Amino acid sequence: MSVTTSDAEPSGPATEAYVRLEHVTKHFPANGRRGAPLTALRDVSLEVARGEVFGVIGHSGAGKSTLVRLVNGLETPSEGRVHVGPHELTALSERERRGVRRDIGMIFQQFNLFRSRTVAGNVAYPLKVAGVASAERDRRVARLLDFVGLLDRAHDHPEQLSGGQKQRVGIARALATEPALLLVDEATSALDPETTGEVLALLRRVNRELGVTIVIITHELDVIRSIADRVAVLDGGELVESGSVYEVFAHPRTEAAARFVGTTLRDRPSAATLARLRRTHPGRLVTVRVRDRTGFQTALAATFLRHEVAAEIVFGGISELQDRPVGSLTFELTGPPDAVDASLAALRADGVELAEED
Ligand SMILES: Nc1ncnc2c1ncn2[C@@H]1O[C@H](COP(=O)(O)OP(=O)(O)OP(=O)(O)O)[C@@H](O)[C@H]1O
Repeated sequence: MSVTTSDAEPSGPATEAYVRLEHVTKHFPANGRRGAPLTALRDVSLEVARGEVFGVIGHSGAGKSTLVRLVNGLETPSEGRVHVGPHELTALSERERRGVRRDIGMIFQQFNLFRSRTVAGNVAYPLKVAGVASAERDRRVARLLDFVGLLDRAHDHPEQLSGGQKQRVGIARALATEPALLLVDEATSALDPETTGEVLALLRRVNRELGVTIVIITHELDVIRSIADRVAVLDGGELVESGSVYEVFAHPRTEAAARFVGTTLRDRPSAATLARLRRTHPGRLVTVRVRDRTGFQTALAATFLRHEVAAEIVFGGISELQDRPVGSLTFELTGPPDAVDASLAALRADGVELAEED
C-alpha cells in the first residue's frame, strides 16, 4: 500500500487522537457460491484528532461506509485495531461495543427519522432510551431544537419539513446524548447546494461551539472543501493519501487524489479553451500553479522581467481553500525562445510547478 502524506505539514494530528485505525483490513466472505471474497478495506491506518473535522472521500465502493461501520463497532475488522476514545473496540465484547456506540452520534443520508413521531419526539427518543427523566428530556430537546433553529417546528411531523430541516432534526437527535464523536455518512447527498451549505454550516457550529469531533464521509469534494480540516482519500479500499485539506487538494501527491481534485480545481485550460486562446495568443502558453507564498506573483513577474520575457495572464484564477490561495494562471510568454526557456528553468529551480501547454 502506498500512503502519501505531505512533507510540508505534519499529517498526523497536532493533538490527541480520538479515533485511531491501525492497519485495518476488512474482508467480506464470498456472497453465494459463485461470488469471490471481497476486501473492502486493506491495511488502512489513520488518526482523527479530538475536536477536528476529518473528511473521508472516495468513489462508490471505495470502502467509506465500511470504515464508518468499523468505527461505530457495527463491523469488526478482519485484521488490525480500531480505537475510539479510550476504548479499543476490537478488544470489547458486542455488549461493551453497544455501550461505546451510544457515545457516537450518527447522521445518515436518508435522515432515518420516525415518521410517526413529532420533531420533538424524534429528538427525545434517544434520551428516552437512555432513561433520562421527562422534565430533563423536555429541557434538552428544547435546547437542541433551538440550536438547530427548529424550535417553532417542535410539534410538526417529519413529512411537513423540507429535506434540510429533516437533516437538522437528524443532527439534533444525534446530539441528544451529548456524544463526543459524530459520524456523518453522505449527509448532504440528497440535498440541493444551498441546503447543503446550511447543513454544513450547522455541522461546523456543532464542531466549533460544542467541541464535537466529526468524521464526515462523502463522495462530494465541495463538502470536504467547505468543512473538513484534514482529509483521507480512499480508493479501492486503500487509503492513498491523507493530510490537510489544503495540501491534499492544492498539491495532491498521488494520481488517485489528483483525479478527485482535478474535477473541482479545473486548473488547466481545456482543449477547447486552448484552441480559442491560440487564435489570439501566438506566444508560448505556460500554466503555473499558484503557491501560498508571500510575494509569489511579484517573484514570477521579476523572473520574466529579468529574462526580458513579456508575460501576460490569459487564463486561470485564484480561489481560497482553508484561507490559503489555490489555483493556476496561464501565461502567454513572448520573447526569444532561449530567454523563455531560461525563465522557465529559473522558475522550476525555484520550486514553481508549471506546465507548457501543447
Ligand atoms: N456486508 C457486506 N457484505 C459483502 N460485501 C460488502 C458488505 N458491505 C460492503 N461490501 C462491499 O465492500 C465494498 C465497499 O463498500 P462500502 O459500502 O464500504 O463502499 P462506499 O465507499 O461506502 O460506497 P458507497 O458510497 O456506494 O456506499 C463494496 O464492494 C461493497 O459491495
